[in-house]
Amino acid sequence: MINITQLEVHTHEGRALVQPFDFHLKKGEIVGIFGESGSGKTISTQAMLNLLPSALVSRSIKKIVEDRNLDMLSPREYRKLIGLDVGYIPQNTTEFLHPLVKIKHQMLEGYVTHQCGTKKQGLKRATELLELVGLNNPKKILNGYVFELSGGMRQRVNIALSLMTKPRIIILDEPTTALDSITEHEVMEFFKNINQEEGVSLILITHNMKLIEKYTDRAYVFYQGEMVETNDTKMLFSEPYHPHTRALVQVTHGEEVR
Ligand SMILES: Nc1ncnc2c1ncn2[C@@H]1O[C@H](COP(=O)(O)OP(=O)(O)OP(=O)(O)O)[C@@H](O)[C@H]1O
Repeated sequence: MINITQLEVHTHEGRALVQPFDFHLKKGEIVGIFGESGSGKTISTQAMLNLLPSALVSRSIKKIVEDRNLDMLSPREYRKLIGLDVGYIPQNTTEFLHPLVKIKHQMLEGYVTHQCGTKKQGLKRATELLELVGLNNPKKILNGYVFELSGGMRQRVNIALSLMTKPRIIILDEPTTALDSITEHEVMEFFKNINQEEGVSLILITHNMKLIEKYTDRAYVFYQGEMVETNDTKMLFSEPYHPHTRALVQVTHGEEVR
């Protein structure tokens, strides 16, 4: 589904932020991207999908998403591929939703643009998804604005929004940092279900090793702008190779770090 070789990120001035690394994601897999704050998880994932902010640049030898070379697509083909097949649940739920546009228009936008169905069908799907993520007055939410929602509700709306186009890959960037009423466990179980029932692949970006251990099949460990280790999650925890990973595993398992 995703196959990337030697991806690196730097500033326009040439300051390296992420050293070259390889990444792949298979159908139905849950892959973790682990690292402490500032280690490069978010910008690496954004770079994989050409979603970096304009201040940053990436380079790679190969960037294949769903059998397409991302760098060879026209803007229209790119929007179709990324807009339709990839759902992104951002870290910052406040900035992601537009403050001045009604929630329903935001939820319908991608659905209608990518011709997933009519406006009426889109509204039906939006209503169902808002209910699915545990919001009990979907009509009111659809007709309201983001400022009327709490942090937890915004996160639920983001989750519903990311599912509107039935994506095949979902990226969860620290899905549990901005939450109040919604718990870590709830979010992860919800996506685990979607993964198992619909074969959707997940990329989980987190600084919580416990989430990595419990939910992922494979993981990548980032440390100070470098991908220092990758392995099947079981192996990563039973035989960590890099000293940083070893220390993390010990801390996660409540052992003393030597
Ligand atoms: N627009 C930008 N311009 C310059 N540097 C940036 C920019 N965005 C991020 N960086 C730098 O890139 C590095 C990696 O940032 P990134 O957001 O990927 O970290 P992260 O591992 O996701 O951390 P966190 O969990 O805190 O979000 C950091 O040193 C950060 O300061």
